[in-house]
Amino acid sequence: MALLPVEEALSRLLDGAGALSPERVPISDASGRVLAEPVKALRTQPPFDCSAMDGYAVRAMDVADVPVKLTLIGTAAAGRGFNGTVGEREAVRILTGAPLPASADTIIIQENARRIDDRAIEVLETVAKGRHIRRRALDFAEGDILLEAGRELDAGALSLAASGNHAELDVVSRPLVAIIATGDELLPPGSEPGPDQIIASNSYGVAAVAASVGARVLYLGIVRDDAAAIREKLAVAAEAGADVIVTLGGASIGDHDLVHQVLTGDGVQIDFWKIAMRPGKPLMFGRKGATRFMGMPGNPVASLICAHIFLKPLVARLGGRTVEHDIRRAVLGAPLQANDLRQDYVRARLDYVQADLTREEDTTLIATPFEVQDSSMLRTLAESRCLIIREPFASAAETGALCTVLILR
Ligand SMILES: Nc1nc2c(c(=O)[nH]1)N[C@H]1C(S)=C(S)[C@@H](COP(=O)(O)OP(=O)(O)OC[C@H]3O[C@@H](n4cnc5c(N)ncnc54)[C@H](O)[C@@H]3O)O[C@H]1N2
Ligand code: MOO
Repeated sequence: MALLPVEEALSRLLDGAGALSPERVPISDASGRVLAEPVKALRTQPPFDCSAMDGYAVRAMDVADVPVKLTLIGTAAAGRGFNGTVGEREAVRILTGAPLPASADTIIIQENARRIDDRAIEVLETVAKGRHIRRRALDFAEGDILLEAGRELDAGALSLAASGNHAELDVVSRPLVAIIATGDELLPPGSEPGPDQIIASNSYGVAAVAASVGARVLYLGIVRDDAAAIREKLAVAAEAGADVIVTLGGASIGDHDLVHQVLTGDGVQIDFWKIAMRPGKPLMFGRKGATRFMGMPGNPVASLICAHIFLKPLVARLGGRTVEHDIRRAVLGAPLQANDLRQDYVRARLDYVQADLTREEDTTLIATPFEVQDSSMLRTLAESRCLIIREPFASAAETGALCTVLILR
């Protein structure tokens, strides 16, 4: 049976996936969120010419020849300006951020003046006119576009939005990803497994991949291999408003692999099932209304690689983000056999070798595949720093041959 190529599966899965509706949140809750609308400055910053240093506000013409004695006529502090005007041979004590008093045009930093007493200073060093003054609107002016829609609110963006006087921001809603593990053999971590039981591990890694691109995760635990029980959990996920419902296991063709049957019975339009990928062949994708369903294989490594390759870009799109995998060229640290019809994602170590220590651009990546690639082995996945991507029918490759890697960490 012909299997759907990975690229085509991905493009079908992402088809029509755009940013979810916006919501307004307090700026204190907006860290890491994605702007749904541009942010415009509601004010000008700085709103007035002000001092960039602690010192004295003067007229440049009065300090052209130094030393010179000036009369101290008052103080300007941040939040409390000086109302008078600076006249001939006069100075105002000024602190960083304070508005520049009328007629003053230059700041003498206090290190370059000597305080004679409360009423006078002696300026010791002359300075160019306009020195140490921050002009009105140096940072931005009211009405300026400060941030574009689609910008992730990182530290700089958040402080800028706050400075622009926004207490709330319109951000893209975070996609809700519901995760349902299926299998009679599964118990949650921390249980005492019976002789035929194992611990359900996949939900946590899949959730971590989704959360890394901004998803909210709804853990819906474990359901038995029972159509009614699976149907019930899917209904809980839909009721909660999940944008993406992920099932784990039961995706293959065994007698207990019920997910396809339940989804189609529930009116989910299956877009594809089974793709040319290893691990991850039984991946299933469907839609019902705006809800997307991913039936992931139960093998732990298969589910996590499906999450990286498919769930991550989908969640990113729904959350208004663009995510590019970190794909690089590397050389093989061990040989690989010829590939079959499935695109292979081979777990590998990654070493950075810099032949000439003075030339960082000469760094070579060496990707060494783990010898055993069974898709149940989480330990090698956790130890992997990259996945070597092998095209379908790639011929055997020797140590030292070029390869393509997807960086995991
Ligand atoms: N005759 C065939 N058999 C299988 C095929 C096939 O094409 N023909 N495909 C194989 C491939 S590839 C995979 S991957 C698996 C996936 O099958 P399922 O999605 O139906 O997964 P299960 O049978 O439910 O489980 C597989 C394996 O993974 C363990 N598992 C399941 N869920 C979890 C979980 N949440 N946490 C940890 N481990 C989990 C489960 O105990 C099984 O050992 O099918 C092959 N078979
Ligand atoms: O997806 Mo399965 O893990 O290829 O073995």
